[in-house]
Amino acid sequence: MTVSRALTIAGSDSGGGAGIQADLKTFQELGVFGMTAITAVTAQNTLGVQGVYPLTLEALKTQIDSVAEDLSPHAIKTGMLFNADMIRLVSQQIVHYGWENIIVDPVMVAKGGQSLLQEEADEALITSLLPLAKVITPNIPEAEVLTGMEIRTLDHRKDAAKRLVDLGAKNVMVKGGHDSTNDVVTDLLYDGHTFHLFEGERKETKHTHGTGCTFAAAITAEISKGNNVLDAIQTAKAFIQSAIEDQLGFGSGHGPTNHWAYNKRNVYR
Ligand SMILES: Nc1ncnc2c1ncn2[C@@H]1O[C@H](COP(=O)(O)OP(=O)(O)O)[C@@H](O)[C@H]1O
Ligand SMILES: Cc1ncc(COP(=O)(O)OP(=O)(O)O)c(N)n1
Repeated sequence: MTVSRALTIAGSDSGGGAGIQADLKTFQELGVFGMTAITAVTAQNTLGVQGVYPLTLEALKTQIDSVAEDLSPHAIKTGMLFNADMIRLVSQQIVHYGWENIIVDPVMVAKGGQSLLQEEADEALITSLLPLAKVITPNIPEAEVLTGMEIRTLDHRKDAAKRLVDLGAKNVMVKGGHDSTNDVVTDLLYDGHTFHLFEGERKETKHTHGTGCTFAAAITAEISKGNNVLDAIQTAKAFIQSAIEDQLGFGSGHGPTNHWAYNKRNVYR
């Protein structure tokens, strides 16, 4: 039996709701062995980010080498990459190891508004990492930064997705959580030929810390099992929908999503 294995290259969220913590919880719930290469340690809670402490490039490279040389991940997710040097290093490592199942969650700003990516790093994301992505999962603000476009309608999202494919991404998922204009949340996937819509009922809640991380981690887990992109996203959509709907409901700010919900685990006393 092959144990599906996924590597997340991302930041640590002390609050447990986003970053590698969300990724590992999601991998585990989907039956995938999760491994990590940490880019930065952050002090966070549901109220925001209180501190960001990047690791050295050597520390990041050595973590990736350690996993690559013994544990052979089937899929790799990138999350918070902090600066251009880290983005270029991760891109070089992906090419060096010949990895193709790359899911890029272009983390730029935390839900509370704190920056998680240094400004000059956008260019490195576009030129170095985006062309290596099997799937990239920007939210609407991230897609605006990556394309330089204003995104207010679904047609704008389609144009942005096409632009990102032109820049080299194989599949582009422009998520719809930030479009609060109606009671259905629509995510748009463009595979270079066809647009696919993934809809879910909008849950009126503030407890959405780590939704993007969790969604991208679920896609990564499913692709690590050998599933195609469309099937992986179908499962990931169901995973994040249940994680938001069956909310845990703690923390004074943006609380974490419920990573147990998809498997309908009763975790309450
Ligand atoms: N209030 C909500 N109700 C239901 N689904 C949501 C809600 N907010 C976000 N989602 C879903 O969570 C995922 C993350 O979306 P989004 O919030 O746009 O990205 P990010 O978390 O990176 O800002 C998407 O699948 C989106 O449809
Ligand atoms: C370490 C770390 N990585 C990513 C995030 C982003 O999480 P969040 O602020 O909830 O935004 P989305 O995941 O919903 O895009 C973070 N806060 N910390």
